[in-house]
Amino acid sequence: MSTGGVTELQTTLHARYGKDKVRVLRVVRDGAWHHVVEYNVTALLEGDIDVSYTHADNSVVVATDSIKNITYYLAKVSPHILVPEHFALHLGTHLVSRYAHIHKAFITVEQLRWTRIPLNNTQSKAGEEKGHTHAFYRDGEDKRVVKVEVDASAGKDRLVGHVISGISDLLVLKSTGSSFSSFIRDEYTTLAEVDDRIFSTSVDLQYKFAPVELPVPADAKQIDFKLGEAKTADGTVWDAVGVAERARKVTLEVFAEDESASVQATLYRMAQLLLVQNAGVQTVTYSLPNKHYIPVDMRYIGVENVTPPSKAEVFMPIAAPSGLISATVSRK
Ligand SMILES: O=c1[nH]c(=O)c2[nH]c(=O)[nH]c2[nH]1
Repeated sequence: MSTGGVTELQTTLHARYGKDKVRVLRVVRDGAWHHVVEYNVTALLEGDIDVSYTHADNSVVVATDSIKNITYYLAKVSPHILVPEHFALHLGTHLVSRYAHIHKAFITVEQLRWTRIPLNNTQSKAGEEKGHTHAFYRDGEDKRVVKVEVDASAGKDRLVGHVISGISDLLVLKSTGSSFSSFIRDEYTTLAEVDDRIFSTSVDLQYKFAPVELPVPADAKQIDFKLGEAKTADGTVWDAVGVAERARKVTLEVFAEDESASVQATLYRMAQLLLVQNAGVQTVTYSLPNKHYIPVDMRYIGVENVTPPSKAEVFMPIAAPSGLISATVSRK
């Protein structure tokens, strides 16, 4: 095949490939007490794969179809399936352990909500969870999103996990307890200062853990993977489940309770508290659209709906544009 002079170019290649949007629902049966998780999984590989791009040499290619099959296989056999961080680490570890020339795996797991229907009010054996034994409902479009990199570049027996977890699409609204004033006023300013307004956002949160030292799977099939022993680099035990619960709680609590002077100030309070409550978290990033609701001006018909802002009752939701406020907060 003619390369049309391309071979004369000096090129570097950064290559990564795999399967996207692998959809899986897993049922775990503890007698009559069932658990379900639904995940959208992306699994990408890096390693000595350049020749598949540069020389059409597929001998180094684990087919993306096989990567999909491995995802379903691990969904069946992994003891870590119910916790997205743990499952992502297991899948990544399995991939880099199974293939000598693969040095990094990048796994994203997006978890959709299935919450027990609060009928019957049955309790699990452990007495923690309540609700129906095997019927669930979608109680929100927000997702738990986990991004994991399993890095084997220091050796297959010295695996390191880099984990970023978070929440996306958590839609919230409060009808008071939010103001916005004292901003720059110049020739471009039309916005009125308000001591009371609607505050609504769709929370996108990412929090990064300190790197996790991963245990090497004890068996040839890489299924015996004792994540309970995983430690962060500073020696603290890694607690993905506890952090996830506290992160969601603190986000909702601060949103509800903060007397918000701006989206910026409320965002910073959320991030600060998340860091204070979770020693293993290094950085917190929030991205918060300011979804505007505008009081409808009815003065043309002799009805006051705009002033004072605290008396406004009818609002027009504005789909676009929205503000977009984001920040990453880390420890000193
Ligand atoms: O909380 C806010 N932050 C802003 O930066 C901003 N800008 C704006 O027009 N409204 C708001 N609200």
